[in-house]
Amino acid sequence: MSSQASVDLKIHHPQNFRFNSIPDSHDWSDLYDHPSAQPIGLDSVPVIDLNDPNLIYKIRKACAEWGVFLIRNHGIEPELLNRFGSQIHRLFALPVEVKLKVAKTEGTDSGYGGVPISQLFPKFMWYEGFAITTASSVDHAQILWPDDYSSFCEVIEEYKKAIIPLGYRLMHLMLLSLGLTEEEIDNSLIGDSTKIKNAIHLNSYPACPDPDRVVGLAPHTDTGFVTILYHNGVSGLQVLRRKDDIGPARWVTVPVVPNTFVVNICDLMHVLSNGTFHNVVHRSMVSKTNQRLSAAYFFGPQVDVKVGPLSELMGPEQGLPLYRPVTWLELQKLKSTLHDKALQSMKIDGKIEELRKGA
Ligand SMILES: C=C1C[C@]23C[C@H]1CC[C@H]2[C@@]12CCC[C@@](C)(C(=O)O1)[C@H]2[C@@H]3C(=O)O
Ligand SMILES: O=C(O)CCC(=O)C(=O)O
Ligand SMILES: [Fe+2]
Repeated sequence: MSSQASVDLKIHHPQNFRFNSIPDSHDWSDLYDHPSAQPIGLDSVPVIDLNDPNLIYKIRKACAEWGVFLIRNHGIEPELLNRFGSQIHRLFALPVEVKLKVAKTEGTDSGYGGVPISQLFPKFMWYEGFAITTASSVDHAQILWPDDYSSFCEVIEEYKKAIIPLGYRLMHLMLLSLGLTEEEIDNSLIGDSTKIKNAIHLNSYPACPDPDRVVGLAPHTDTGFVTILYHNGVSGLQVLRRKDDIGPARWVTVPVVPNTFVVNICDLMHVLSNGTFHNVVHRSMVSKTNQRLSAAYFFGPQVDVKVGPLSELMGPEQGLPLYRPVTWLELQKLKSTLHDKALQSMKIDGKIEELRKGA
């Protein structure tokens, strides 16, 4: 995040989103086609029970066809999620001047502010966020609540302890579903948990007097392997469904199902699977009456590891790698300039590759 973050914020949150009408700075109606999403129907985001006897098959199908699914029976206690939700609420309910004390600044990737992709769009999103990376959230909590910061820190730690193993478990299931053996998975780049960079983003989308003219979080794909998303039960997340037999490309609302998480397939998982798994384009819409709160856990590779298509998936019958390898950080940088063309720029030209092999 650049210094723009802290500058942006001052314009971004003049009154903690208590506007009676939409200021021009936040009005997307002229440049953004706001096609309404399909009602939830037959064509609905899959819900997967982690105790399902056909789990691997269902995971593979959901990752390939949708790139998004809900998980139930994930093992995380509703009681912890309630406490987590209350702390997220408590954080965003603070006065804006207090939150700005922990604003993201140049060179830091944690704290209060917008998201990196906001720099790619000419309007402000109806959004505020708080990024948690390392121990820094303790420092931030001490500034936000000098007299009672530990309740926030404790819940965040508990949440991390629960969500990190869930990230590993999902990753393991996905690799199994791609046909890797246990041994191949053990030797894969997800092995060393100490080197994984953990990022949790807390998100708030305040209620808005005219939700059709604003955007909570503009359409994007996430860059890591998988994102696990908690939310407070207010609808708003939509995914872009590709054109298929049922119809043309369309936005589909992700249903709110109690005690589930939303799982997104991200860019590097698409690369790792050599294009088999779909990195889903998603966006967040805003409600007229309710504040939407969410928390994204971004599970990605070790920071210094180049990720390319799995060698186990290559072969005379399976085909050639579609992408050249990149690190997570390299891909984030590519996206900050090329946006949705970033993956395209990593494509290996099939002919060049064949020439190389023949040489
Ligand atoms: C660990 C991550 C993942 C990041 C970058 C960094 C911290 C913030 C995350 C997000 C959150 C919002 C969408 C996104 C596209 C964005 O702009 O910031 C995400 C991005 C990514 O998936 O690359
Ligand atoms: O709030 C949501 O539901 C989506 C958040 C998201 O897409 C992100 O943080 O990358
Ligand atoms: Fe996202």
